[in-house]
Amino acid sequence: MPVIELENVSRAFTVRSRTGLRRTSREVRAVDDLSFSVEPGEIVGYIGPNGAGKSTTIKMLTGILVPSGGSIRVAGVDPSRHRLKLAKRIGVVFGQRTTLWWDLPLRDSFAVLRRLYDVPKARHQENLATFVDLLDLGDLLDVPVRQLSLGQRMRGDIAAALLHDPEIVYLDEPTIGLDIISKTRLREFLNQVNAERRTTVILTTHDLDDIEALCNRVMVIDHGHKVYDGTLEGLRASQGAPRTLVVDLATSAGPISIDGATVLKVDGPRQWLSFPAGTSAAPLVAQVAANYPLVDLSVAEPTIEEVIARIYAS
Ligand SMILES: Nc1ncnc2c1ncn2[C@@H]1O[C@H](COP(=O)(O)OP(=O)(O)OP(=O)(O)O)[C@@H](O)[C@H]1O
Repeated sequence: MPVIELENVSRAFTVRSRTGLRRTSREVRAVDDLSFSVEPGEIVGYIGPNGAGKSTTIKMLTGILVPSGGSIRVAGVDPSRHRLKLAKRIGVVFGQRTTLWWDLPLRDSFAVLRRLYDVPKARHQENLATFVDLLDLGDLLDVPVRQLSLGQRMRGDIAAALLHDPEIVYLDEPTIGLDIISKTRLREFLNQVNAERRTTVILTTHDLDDIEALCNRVMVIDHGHKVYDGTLEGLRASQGAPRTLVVDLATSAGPISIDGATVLKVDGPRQWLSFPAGTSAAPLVAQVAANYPLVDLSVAEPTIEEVIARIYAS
C-alpha cells in the first residue's frame, strides 16, 4: 500500500504586482494536476528546474500548505488536516536552514527533540548511539550548533530528522555546499538507513550525483507537471541521449571509420565514438576489433546532466 498518494493535486498562488498606479494580480499554478504514489521503502529523486514546483509539493506533503485542488494522503492521513499527528511520522531536512537550536550543543538539541516527539528514552539512546557511530558525531555532541561547520551541522540535522524513527523523510538539497567526502558519507548513511529501516525518502536536489547514488526512481517536474516518473535508466533511454564507446587502440591514429558510430574525439590512441541510445555496442565493437588494433574498450552512458538538459530543452 502506498505511503504517499497524490491525486490530481494543484496549488495556485496569487501574485500581486504594481506597475505605476495600476495594480494587477495573476495566478501562478505552482503545482498543476499532479498525481503519483510512493511505496514504503522507496527512495525517490524529485527533480526539476528552479520554480518547477518541488518545494510547493514538499510543503503540501508535510501539511504546511493546503492544496487548491485534488487529494493527498501521507501515512494514511490528509497532511494539512493532521499536521501535528503526521509530524511524528515524518522527518524533514532543509539543506539551507537548520532545525537545530543554534545556541545548544547537539546533544541538548537532540534531547529537546526527544521530548517534543515523545520518544521513549531507551529508544532515543539506541538511535543516538547508532547515528553518532554512522555519522561520526562523537566529538561534536557537546559543541554548540553555531560552532559546527556546514558538513558537521548537516550530519546533525540528518540525525535530528531521524531520531524519532520517522517512516518518511523529505530531504531538500541535503548535500548543498558540502565537500565531496561529506557528500559521500551522507549518501552512504542514507542508503544504510533506508536498507535497514525501510524509511521512505523523498529527495529534492540539484546534485545529480545524489540521484545516481541513492535513487532507483526519479520523478521530474516542470511547470508544476510531472514530465517523467520511472527508473534512472529509463530516463536516460527515454530522452534518446547518445551513448559513447571509448576504444583504446595499440597506437595513435586518425579518427577511425565505423558504420553506425561517429568519432567525437581523439586523444592519442584513445577515441570516443558516439552511437544512438537504445542500440547495442556489440556490432560496433566487432567492427573495431576486425579493422583496428583494439587493446581495450568501455561504454559510457549519457550523464544525467545531459539527459535532464534534453528534457528541459524539449
Ligand atoms: N508563497 C508563494 N507566493 C507566490 N508564488 C509562489 C509562492 N511559493 C511558490 N511560488 C511560485 O510557485 C512556483 C513554484 O515554486 P517552488 O518553490 O515550488 O519551485 P521549486 O521547484 O522548489 O524551485 P527551486 O528549485 O528554485 O527551489 C514558482 O513560480 C514560485 O515563484
